[in-house]
Amino acid sequence: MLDAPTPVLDHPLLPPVREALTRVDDPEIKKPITELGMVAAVEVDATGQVRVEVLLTVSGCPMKDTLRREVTAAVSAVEGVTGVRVDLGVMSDEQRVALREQLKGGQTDRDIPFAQPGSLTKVIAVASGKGGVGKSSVTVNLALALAAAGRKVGLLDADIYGHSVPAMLGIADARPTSVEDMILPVPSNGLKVMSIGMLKPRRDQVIAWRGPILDRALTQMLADVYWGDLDYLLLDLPPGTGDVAISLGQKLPNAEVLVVTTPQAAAAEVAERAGTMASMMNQRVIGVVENMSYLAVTCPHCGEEQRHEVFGSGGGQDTADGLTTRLGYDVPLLARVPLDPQLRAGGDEGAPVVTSAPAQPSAQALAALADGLDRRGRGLLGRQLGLAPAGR
Ligand SMILES: Nc1ncnc2c1ncn2[C@@H]1O[C@H](COP(=O)(O)OP(=O)(O)OP(=O)(O)O)[C@@H](O)[C@H]1O
Repeated sequence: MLDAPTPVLDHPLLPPVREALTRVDDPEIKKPITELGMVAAVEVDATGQVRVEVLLTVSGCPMKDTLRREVTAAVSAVEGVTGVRVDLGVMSDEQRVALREQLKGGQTDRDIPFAQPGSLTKVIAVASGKGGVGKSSVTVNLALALAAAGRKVGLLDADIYGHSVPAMLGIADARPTSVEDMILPVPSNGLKVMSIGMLKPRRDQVIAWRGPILDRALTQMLADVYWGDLDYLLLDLPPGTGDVAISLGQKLPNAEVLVVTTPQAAAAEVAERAGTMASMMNQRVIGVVENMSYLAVTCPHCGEEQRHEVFGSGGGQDTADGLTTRLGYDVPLLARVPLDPQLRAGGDEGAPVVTSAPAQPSAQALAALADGLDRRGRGLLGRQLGLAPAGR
């Protein structure tokens, strides 16, 4: 660690160092630290050693090591700088209130930014009729594939029964930082993540998410979380047609719904019900994803791929057809995702398959789904998605 330098006023390195700091984003808020009032001091001594004082939003901020590293890297890259020392401080209450006001920008407390008429964020709620069909796996991988394509993606885990999204991303014990009453989503793999499970003080705590508590939690996750500008907000809904689906339907009537099912006829029937419920809440059902469609096995003798339809066949198409008939508009089958032990392992290990094993057919099916949705989202509304359901 360098000794505190004796600052030279008007040192010629001050402007380029300040400029370099404008390129350091707060890892949680994703805006330059210079714009957030987080740079309290910049000093340069006669030998070119720099001291930067950075104010954290809260003491014990989980991102402080990242910030220190990024500030050091940015300042070190300035020509003429011989050393960097980063001192971390903490914002005062007044500074935190000012930051909160700045981020909220005139928005009143209970406003949900995604429900405002001018919102450019596409909200996609992922629903299923029953549990265990792979809804969370689809949501997480879809979010990552969209982020890999350069989109700004928020991921909200509203599954009160499972809340498995954080574990799938390897952040099961992460808790969001709060600036006053504003919650900063947890950054992970290029996503901004918030889970209903993160509102509990401890991971293993049991809460009966019902009635007013549930409604307050959902409002908190939509209105009190600083999501910033997002291209997509993906929501992992609990399975079925319960309180959360209704509550979110009221809060986000402009959300679009993606229904996940398996090839089983019984699953298709309940999936259709989940889609119908979304439609009753005025949400548009944009398509169906059939997960666990088949297991691809390479024949040891002839080398050919054989597809075993472990859970039967046709459920995805039946759900799509059923919803098309019921809702009176085209609800296409958008993807068939094969059974894949690597998809399962990726979820268990916090390394989802689209990023950890992108060549896997399951990862490719999910990436193609993301691509199709994204092309549609960029103004090709009404045109064919160009998604060739795998295996058809
Ligand atoms: N295509 C697949 N191939 C292999 N395993 C899969 C596949 N899809 C999901 N799984 C595994 O099935 C289990 C259930 O998946 P997941 O948690 O995504 O389902 P879910 O529908 O969100 O369930 P719930 O709503 O009950 O939380 C997980 O262990 C997951 O890794």
